[in-house]
Amino acid sequence: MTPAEQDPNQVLIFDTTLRDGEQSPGISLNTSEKLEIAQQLARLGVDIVEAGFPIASPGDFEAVETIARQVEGPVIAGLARIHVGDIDAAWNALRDASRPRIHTFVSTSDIHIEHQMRSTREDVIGLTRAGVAHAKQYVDDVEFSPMDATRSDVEFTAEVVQIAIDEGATTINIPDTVGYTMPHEYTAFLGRLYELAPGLRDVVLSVHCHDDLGLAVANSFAGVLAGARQVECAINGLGERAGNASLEEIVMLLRTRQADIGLDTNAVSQEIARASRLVSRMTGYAVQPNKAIVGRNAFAHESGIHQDGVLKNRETFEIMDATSIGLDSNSLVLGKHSGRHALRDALAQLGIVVDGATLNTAFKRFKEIADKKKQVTAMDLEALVTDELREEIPAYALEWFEVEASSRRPPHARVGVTLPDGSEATGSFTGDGPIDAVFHAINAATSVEAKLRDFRIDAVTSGQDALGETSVVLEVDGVSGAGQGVSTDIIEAAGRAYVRALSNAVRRRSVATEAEAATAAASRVTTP
Ligand SMILES: CC(=O)SCCNC(=O)CCNC(=O)[C@H](O)C(C)(C)COP(=O)(O)OP(=O)(O)OC[C@H]1O[C@@H](n2cnc3c(N)ncnc32)[C@H](O)[C@@H]1OP(=O)(O)O
Ligand SMILES: CC(C)C(=O)C(=O)O
Repeated sequence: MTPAEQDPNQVLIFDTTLRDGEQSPGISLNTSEKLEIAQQLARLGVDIVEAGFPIASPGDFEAVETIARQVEGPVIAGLARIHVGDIDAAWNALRDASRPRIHTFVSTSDIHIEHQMRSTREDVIGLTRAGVAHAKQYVDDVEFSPMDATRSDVEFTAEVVQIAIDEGATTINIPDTVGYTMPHEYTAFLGRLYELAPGLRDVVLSVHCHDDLGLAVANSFAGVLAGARQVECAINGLGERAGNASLEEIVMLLRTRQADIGLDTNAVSQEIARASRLVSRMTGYAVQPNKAIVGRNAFAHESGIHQDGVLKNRETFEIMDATSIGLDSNSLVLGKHSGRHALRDALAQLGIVVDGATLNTAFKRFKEIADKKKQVTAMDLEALVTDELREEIPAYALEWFEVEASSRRPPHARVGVTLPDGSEATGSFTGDGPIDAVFHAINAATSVEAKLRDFRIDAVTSGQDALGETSVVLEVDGVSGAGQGVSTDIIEAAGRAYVRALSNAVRRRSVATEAEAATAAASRVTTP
């Protein structure tokens, strides 16, 4: 996006769920999961998707490359330190995108320059000049971020920013990397930058705020009022440490108060709830019930006076309509007598196109669920699709399980698991609880010593026959993997999530081992 293309009353939404969001401890998404999230971000109408940090790992590179090739609509950005190698990797991953952007960064605070980079301000100036010019050889759309800007000397930051602009940066992002600033201070900092770096008026000013003091959205909003026309944010506020500004809060703040602020975004707000559920499912990060916009309680009214008011006129206690974020999709969609056409049609309404073998897989699973559950809603279908329709075939599959649970003796589980070579192995274990017994029995069957890091269980919808949705994060030899499972039986849902997480961790471990072997082989070749 060049500054000239931008409507001055539109604030661009730069989503960093797949990059900064994935830096949240324990989150590790594989390529097909990232692609699914990126496709939902495109439906949500975000302007820029930061798809990853290509130099960071072969998996990150592959994900950025896949998203660049397959996701149409938003600009696709890749992050790079201000090093030639990082910028080359970013470009190689992005080159097939219709609208690629290289986002490069270097620290400007003295604490980072001295203690992290062990460098000097002069070096940072030289790196910025060379790095932005290098990125600009590849692509017009270059974003530059002076990392830890809000703890940097404003004069020095302005000097670096002006150099980046002179070398061709079209977006300048001023990050509050450690979530330290306050709204009035950020406003003053940005105002001073406008004075000291006149080129800032010719590019898009962006803000990227972290939530360490709970001010990420307030600071981003202060940035917008000070002139920023791009906000970097993440679904459900995910991100390094306490997270980033939450996308849904920024979008709904500008939409709800549009008449007063005079600014808006291109976001299709009706896709927010679905994006939030998808990201929560795939990352295993639950959304707190009282979270603004997407928390379970955000549109719930508990007390009599409020309920009375809402019944008389919704606007007495609601400033937004639940349908404006897409919370009207829980209507009855299908039942046990529905056929393939109806299923395909219902999935298409959710933006999921399936045919052939994939439709058959989905249909088989749908019938299993519909046999146990009278009404299969759009939200159930969404959960089923996340559980079942991944492009990558899991290395392991849970074929069957038996659990003996009693209040008199510890629960015992037996499981049958299909291994990567297609054979079936069985395992058994007596655990602390039925789910613990199943997890350990799966370890025994697969001979993989996985360590459980996180386990979550939720009901997809309300009612006695609600689908149980589980999410597992585990670690195999220090490599983490996440998985989800869905069933009306929570033990089955837990077992399905566990084997998927195990498959992901084992797959990522083998990619990491191959990369290490390739690096070792390359260093043997170059060492005399
Ligand atoms: C604020 C942010 O969110 S920044 C993005 C953070 N994201 C990540 O770090 C993604 C995951 N990171 C990784 O996989 C790894 O850190 C890698 C692959 C990027 C780098 O790995 P390594 O080469 O082993 O370096 P390591 O991570 O130990 O240290 C970081 C190095 O980058 C340097 N560095 C940090 N920021 C920058 C920058 N913007 N420009 C240039 N160099 C930088 C540090 O000084 C350090 O260099 P040194 O090795 O000469 O001391
Ligand atoms: C790379 C930059 C923008 C970042 O993530 C930060 O400073 O927090």
